[in-house]
Amino acid sequence: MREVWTTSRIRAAEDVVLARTQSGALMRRAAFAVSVRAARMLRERTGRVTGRHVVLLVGAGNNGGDALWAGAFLRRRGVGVTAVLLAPDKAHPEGLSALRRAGGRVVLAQDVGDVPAEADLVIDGIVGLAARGGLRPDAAALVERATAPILAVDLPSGVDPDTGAVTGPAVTAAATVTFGAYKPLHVLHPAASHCGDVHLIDIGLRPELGEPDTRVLDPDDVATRLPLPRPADDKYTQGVVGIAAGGSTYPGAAVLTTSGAVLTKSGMVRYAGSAADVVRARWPEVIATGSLSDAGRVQAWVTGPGLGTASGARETVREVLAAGVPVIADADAVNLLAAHPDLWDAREPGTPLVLTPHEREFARLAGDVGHDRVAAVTAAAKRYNAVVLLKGHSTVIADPKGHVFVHYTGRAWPATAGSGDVLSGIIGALLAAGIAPLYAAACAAWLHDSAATIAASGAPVPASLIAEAIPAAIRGLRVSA
Ligand SMILES: NC(=O)C1=CN([C@@H]2O[C@H](COP(=O)(O)OP(=O)(O)OC[C@H]3O[C@@H](n4cnc5c(N)ncnc54)[C@H](OP(=O)(O)O)[C@@H]3O)[C@@H](O)[C@H]2O)[C@@H](O)CC1
Ligand SMILES: Nc1ncnc2c1ncn2[C@@H]1O[C@H](COP(=O)(O)OP(=O)(O)O)[C@@H](O)[C@H]1O
Ligand SMILES: [K+]
Repeated sequence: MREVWTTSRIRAAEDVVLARTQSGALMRRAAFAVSVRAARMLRERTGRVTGRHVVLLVGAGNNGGDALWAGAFLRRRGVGVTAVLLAPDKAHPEGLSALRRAGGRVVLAQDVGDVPAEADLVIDGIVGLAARGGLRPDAAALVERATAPILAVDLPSGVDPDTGAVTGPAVTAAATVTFGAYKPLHVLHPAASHCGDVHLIDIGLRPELGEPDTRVLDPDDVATRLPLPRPADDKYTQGVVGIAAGGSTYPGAAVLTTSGAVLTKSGMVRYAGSAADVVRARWPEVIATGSLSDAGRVQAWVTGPGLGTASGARETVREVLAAGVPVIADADAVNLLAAHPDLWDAREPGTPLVLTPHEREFARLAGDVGHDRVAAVTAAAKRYNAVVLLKGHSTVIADPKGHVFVHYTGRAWPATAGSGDVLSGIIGALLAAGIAPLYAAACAAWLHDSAATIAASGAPVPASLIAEAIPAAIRGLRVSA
């Protein structure tokens, strides 16, 4: 499991560690790691290290200090180093003298000429944890002139460390070396796509950090939670999934949602609704009925995709919420809950609920997401006493206690019509298997994305093929676990 802390928590831990370490030791450790990564990038990209030229972009604080020290270490390996100072009066004094002692060149940003364009590698030490807003114009102009790959120190300058928002010019790095802990920007869209490969360097903060603010599941975490049939199981004991989705207008949504559930786990899937014939034709193993009252017992309900918002749909959502089993409410079920607050009263107290809006559905339910997706989703989860999964290039999942998972892979294959329906079915299957709602939603996001990647294999595919790749995604997880 990858763990993520906000900048205030990281600073607090840094203060504790700084108080018991020799002055400057932490920075030199961080900077040495940057120099090692820089040398590796030079070798990989140009064939050698000695004789190559690195340009440091140096801002007003310790992030610039890291870059200056890294430059000093690179000088010792025979690399030509030029530091470009954006704030000469505030450049880290020890870092600056270390670089000068090692024979590095120092120029002011206004005198920089062609220096950035001549580099084999650029190290971005403009701003780190203290970053606010996009790059300022002088820094942005400098970054624009750099044609070589950029190695970001701690984070690509210009992005917001805690929200991952990019509201102005920002560095796009080939790689990032970060210290002590992952920060939210490393896993949140759009900042995450500015980072390149992220390398975490241990500087001894972990014992002081406490519980993480956000978590990211690894394949192993998903693999150990996925339900597989055990010797004593039969079709009922694994948790029966109920699908109350789609209808005569959108029968495809019924099929796609059912596909997600059928292909995620063994056991039984029931369908209730006016697309019963279409569902039965595609999945003969599904027990399909025309109405909820005929559906029989289930251990979790999936509702919403393709349901519409007419009065019949409202009744379906009401009945499902009252059924006393975990519910995943997607798409039109979210819209109905937003438009008819009385529907919340139908919910059997204490039964788990997972809401899976995309941004527009989220806005209808809880207001604009804004720049801080984690804060918005966490607040909605508390307000509705539900697990909320906000879809998108980074999927954010929160529970009412403030536990947060983020799923980010940098791939966008799931962005196709109907793929959210498949996701709902996967979540329903995991809920019915008894997996805790937060984990059911987070594991489902992972599995869905993995299935999309396998199905796509480099070319766009529709949602039905994403569903068909679910078994391959599960097999892949089990092999890697
Ligand atoms: N503490 C430790 O032990 C360790 C710390 N470490 C390192 O320290 C880093 C944090 O350093 P930090 O706190 O000195 O601030 P930092 O991020 O360098 O900002 C400097 C100044 O930039 C400015 N600025 C703000 N926004 C801007 C923008 N958009 N565009 C341009 N400029 C902008 C603003 O100054 P202003 O101009 O507003 O006065 C701000 O004060 C951390 O990320 C890690 O790399 C490591 O060595 C490990 C050990
Ligand atoms: N740019 C993107 N990158 C990665 N995943 C995306 C992107 N856009 C959407 N997705 C994912 O695709 C799915 C789309 O769901 P949704 O918007 O409900 O579509 P639909 O209603 O057509 O099924 C979600 O799982 C979402 O997280
Ligand atoms: K930086």
